Amino acid sequence: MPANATAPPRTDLNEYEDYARLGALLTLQQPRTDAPAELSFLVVTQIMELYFTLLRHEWESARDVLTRPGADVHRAVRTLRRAHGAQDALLASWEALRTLTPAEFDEFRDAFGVASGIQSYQYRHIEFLLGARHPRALAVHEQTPRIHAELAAQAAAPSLYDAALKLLRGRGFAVPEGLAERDPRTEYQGDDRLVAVWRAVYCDQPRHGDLADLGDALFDTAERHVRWKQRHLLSVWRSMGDKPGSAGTSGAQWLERGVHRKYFPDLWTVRDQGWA
Ligand code: HEM
Ligand SMILES: N[C@@H](CC(=O)c1ccccc1NC=O)C(=O)O
Repeated sequence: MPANATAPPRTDLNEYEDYARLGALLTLQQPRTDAPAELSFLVVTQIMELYFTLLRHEWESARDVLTRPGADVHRAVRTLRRAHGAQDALLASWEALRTLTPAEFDEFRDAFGVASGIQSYQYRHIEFLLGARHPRALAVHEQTPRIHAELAAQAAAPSLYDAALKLLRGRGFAVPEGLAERDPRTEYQGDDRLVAVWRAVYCDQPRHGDLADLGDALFDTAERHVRWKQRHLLSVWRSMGDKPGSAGTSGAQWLERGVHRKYFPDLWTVRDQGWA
């Protein structure tokens, strides 16, 4: 330090702690029991919620980029690819729960009562961005009007795929206006005309390479999400077998119905026949 410099003022906070807001963050890991495995369950839940925050941010940003006139498709694809890294890390987070036995889980399961991941509004928002719009998703939040209202607004906003439909129409593909301007509150079920559009994109990649990249990035996003759901189901089978869930569902059997879902259905259907 130069002789004439004054020493920095003494403070309780170092710069790293300040930037990462550790003062707030590290007060939040408070298990409700003394069960040794509860901290891992709580921390993994919090970590996953943080990744949900990140995915919401990236996917909303990709969607908004795609919706702008003269969309920078490359930028949206880069954003989706960055989010793939977050999805991979989110998936790997299940590893920290891989040894949780039913006996260990039972030691703290009563402590959270009817709390359940089904109430995760960030997860629901993510599903909305992926195009899932099941009315039951909102019904879970009827007792909590603040959450219900926020989710209802998100359920009325376009999904990533809605943005892609608009983009494809803007680029001159035969996307019917009724699809490009559809009401986002209803679930898009897939449409043969869009399957034909994606086939045209994939068949002429020298001309439509950016759109083919977008199709691949969206497919990879969907596939990673399905893998998260599959790992969740395996964790449920491992840690609680086929007992009913804390939210009152049948548990693993209820979750099993959702793990085969094909988000962005046209991108899966176009694979039935493939392309040259
Ligand atoms: C071993 C650990 C876990 C078990 C045994 C478990 C169990 C369950 C069960 C049985 C359900 C069905 C709903 C119910 O009746 O409660 C459920 C739903 C759900 N869980 Fe978990 N869970 C575990 C960990 C996690 C973690 C770490 C997360 C991440 C935040 C999570 C997020 C969710 C979500 C989002 C749902 C709703 C899924 C949907 O609506 O399709 N779960 N969980
Ligand atoms: N549905 C789980 C519990 C559960 O998922 C949960 C409960 C409280 C806090 C976090 C949870 N898990 C994932 O979010 C169960 O039936 O035990």
